[in-house]
Amino acid sequence: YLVFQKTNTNNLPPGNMGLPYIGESLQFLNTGRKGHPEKFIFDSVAKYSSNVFKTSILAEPVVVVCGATANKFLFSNENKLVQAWWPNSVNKIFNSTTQTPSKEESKKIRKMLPNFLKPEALMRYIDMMDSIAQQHFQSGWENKEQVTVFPLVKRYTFSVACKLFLSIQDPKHVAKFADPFNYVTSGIISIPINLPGTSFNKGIKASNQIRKELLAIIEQRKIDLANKPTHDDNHDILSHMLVATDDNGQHMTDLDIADKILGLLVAGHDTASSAITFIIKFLSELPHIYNLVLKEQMEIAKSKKPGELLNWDDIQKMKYSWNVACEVMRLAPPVQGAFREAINDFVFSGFSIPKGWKLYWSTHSTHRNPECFPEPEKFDPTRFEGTGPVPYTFVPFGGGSRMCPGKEYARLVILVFMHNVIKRFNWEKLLANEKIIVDPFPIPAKGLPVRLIPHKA
Ligand code: HEM
Repeated sequence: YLVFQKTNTNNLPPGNMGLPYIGESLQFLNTGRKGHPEKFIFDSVAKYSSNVFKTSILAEPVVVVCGATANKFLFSNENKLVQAWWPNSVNKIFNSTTQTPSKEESKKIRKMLPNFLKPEALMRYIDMMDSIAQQHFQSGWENKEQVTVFPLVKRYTFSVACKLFLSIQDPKHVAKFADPFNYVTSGIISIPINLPGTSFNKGIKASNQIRKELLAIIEQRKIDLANKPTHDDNHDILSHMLVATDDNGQHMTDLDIADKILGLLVAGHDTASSAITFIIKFLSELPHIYNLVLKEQMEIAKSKKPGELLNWDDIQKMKYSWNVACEVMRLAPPVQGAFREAINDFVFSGFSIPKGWKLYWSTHSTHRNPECFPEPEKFDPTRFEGTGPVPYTFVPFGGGSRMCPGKEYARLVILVFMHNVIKRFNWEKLLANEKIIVDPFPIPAKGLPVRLIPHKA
């Protein structure tokens, strides 16, 4: 027994715990802010000649695990060996009642979301997404020579989320509500030091402002529900949350609902905006791919009657476009990776992982690995044809029981946008080598300004 204990503690993965408290957080965050979030991980893998290494980030001991085997191990041991864990910065920004463990939080939201986010439910919203996209293009793109893509795309994804989650569609209300979200995003993965001026501090302030606005919306909705129980808005996520009960028959509190919707609005619009912005970027760099997407989308556009909105069948025809979107998310994954917590001592890949330590899996560790994707730097949407990539190698949405519940929603928002942009325009980047910043989602530093070239009538 003693021998086992000794081996156990001696057998931690190789790695460097860095400075007290700060650990290697700065290396971890700064490579992202410099546009190469994978660098810290790839450098460490090379330095220790190991796909598993220990470090300390965001004030926690963390074991970073790389590769398809590691992904499979984490994704299939959910609630057996590992469980949900988010850094303190995430918990403080998203939970006003910080005492609830994230596992319980995640279960609650997991139970509620499928009703909304399953394909059968989302089918009903495709025409609504298309009509929001059309208004968006009329007001933000048409008759403009140049646009800055990222802020515009954010306006589109945020408008869709506001309509679907909260039935808010007045553009003025949407715009006012959108501003503080920019601060929440960079506060999410930050060093949790709450001093004036830090990203974390700005994130907390912004999240409080949004929560206040959400509480006002909830209050109003309760009044509306009492007055008009059969109103149209009763189909949105807010109404579902107001009537949902847990196993003990308890309703969610208003604050709980505000927290959940805040989380969904961030998870649901910043990630998709990053993906769409990179789709626009790659398509401007790859004219042959642009032409193939154009062909697919124009066939769909031509099959529609004037004024007819997109429907589920049209989305199913967008196969090549989705392969392009997947290839973009392979090379520029919106989410860099996610954390877990070891709920028991266990051994992975010959190394001991102590109970309570955190683990981190990274999308890049497989997405850019030549063993998983030959010639990984090459943009090639045909990788997704046929049976597609080997399981656990293409993981922009994670995997297993914690796979992103918004995956199908994201697919629809992205495809509806691709249809609307490509049937109107071609475009050229205005900056040749625009820097990329990852904080925590990747975006071009200047928002991707492009010159628009409308198709000839
Ligand atoms: C391109 C868009 C998106 C990408 C790449 C993405 C990716 C991810 C990833 C990698 C995770 C973490 C999985 C893990 O912990 O292992 C996640 C979790 C999550 N996503 Fe998404 N996501 C996207 C869009 C959305 C949308 C549109 C929604 C909501 C409508 C959403 C809601 C969530 C939620 C609630 C979780 C937490 C699930 C849990 O803790 O069990 N995501 N997403």
